[in-house]
Amino acid sequence: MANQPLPSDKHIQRRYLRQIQLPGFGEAGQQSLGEARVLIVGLGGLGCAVAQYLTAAGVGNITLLDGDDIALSNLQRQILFDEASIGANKADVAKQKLQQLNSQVQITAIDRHLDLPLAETLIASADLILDCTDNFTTRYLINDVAHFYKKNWVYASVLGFAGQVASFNTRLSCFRCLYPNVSEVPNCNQAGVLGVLPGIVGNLQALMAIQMLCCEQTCNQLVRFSGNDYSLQTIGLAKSRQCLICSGQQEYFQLHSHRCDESAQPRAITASQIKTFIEQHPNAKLADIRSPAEYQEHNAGGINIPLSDFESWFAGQVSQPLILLCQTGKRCQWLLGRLPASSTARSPVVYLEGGLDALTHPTHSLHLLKAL
Ligand SMILES: Nc1ncnc2c1ncn2[C@@H]1O[C@H](COP(=O)(O)OP(=O)(O)OP(=O)(O)O)[C@@H](O)[C@H]1O
Repeated sequence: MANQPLPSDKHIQRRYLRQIQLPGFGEAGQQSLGEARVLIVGLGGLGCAVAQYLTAAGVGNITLLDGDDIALSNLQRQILFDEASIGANKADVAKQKLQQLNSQVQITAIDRHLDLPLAETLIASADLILDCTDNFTTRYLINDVAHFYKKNWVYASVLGFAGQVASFNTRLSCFRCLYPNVSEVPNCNQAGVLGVLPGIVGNLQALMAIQMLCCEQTCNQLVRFSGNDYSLQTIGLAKSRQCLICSGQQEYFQLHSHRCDESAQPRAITASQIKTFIEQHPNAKLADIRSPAEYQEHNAGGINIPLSDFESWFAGQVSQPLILLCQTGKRCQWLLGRLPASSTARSPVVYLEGGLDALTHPTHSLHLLKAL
């Protein structure tokens, strides 16, 4: 869409007039939508409804993520697709359709399923995340990474004749406070669904998203809809003291480290061992694996290779001693457990135990690291 002329203020006014004229929404609301970056995970029944309304409403930047192809049995509810699109990727086709609806929205389609490295990159750069998937593994992943990056997100699900939607400001409560430990429940594939249900629930999800982008006080509510008696029930959500994530007992990279190689022994050095390590390995480099925003705010020098980029960066490096650094040491410990033992055999790769937090007092260590 790079060659699209920018719309004039008058065009924006005309296009979105019916919502701009709403008391409490106005031009400020429209501007908030136009500046927003939204990530939609899953382009099934819910995602198709959500994506259409957010595109029509003028959300400025939308990323669509789904690694699945369109099947005949999807057409009954996934209303962005038609018979000609069977076999094509859902995110790609959705992008084409949505772009016809609103050419001014920047839409990116990604033909992949959300996993940990992708979540870190996409969630860190989104203002709001919409979970339109059909599984708890992805919901917990979105929740935990969104909590870490302090991002708001909206969950929705549909089963049979019932559906629910919840909005989370992860500073106040999160999905694990609501559902601490759910193994998978049946999806549409197994339990069946009336096509209109994801349409209704997806529209509620789009409504919540628009309100969260325009005014945050609508957060932390769960809305349940019954397609049997048409009732809606709204429940306020609060933080649970037992929540693994909100209580700080666990961080996202510990909870989602399925690829972790348990046999690899992470090697740590303490702040007081830095000097010796550098004397033994004078060509050692310091790699800070925190996000670019954390690095810019405060760092101990070295190079910034964010966690999500580290493995591909590391694969392209000639072997060299490395000291990994993050805020508390936990991310480094997790990352080192993932690196194959063979890749760290020739040159040591260690991490600083306690991370930057451990360097506040031994200023001499900080000075040594800055010199690397
Ligand atoms: N981790 C993930 N990342 C991106 N998309 C996902 C992820 N997990 C699930 N999805 C997508 O969420 C969508 C859920 O859609 P929906 O519940 O309507 O069912 P479906 O999987 O398309 O079809 P059916 O259940 O009939 O086989 C699917 O398109 C699926 O590919």
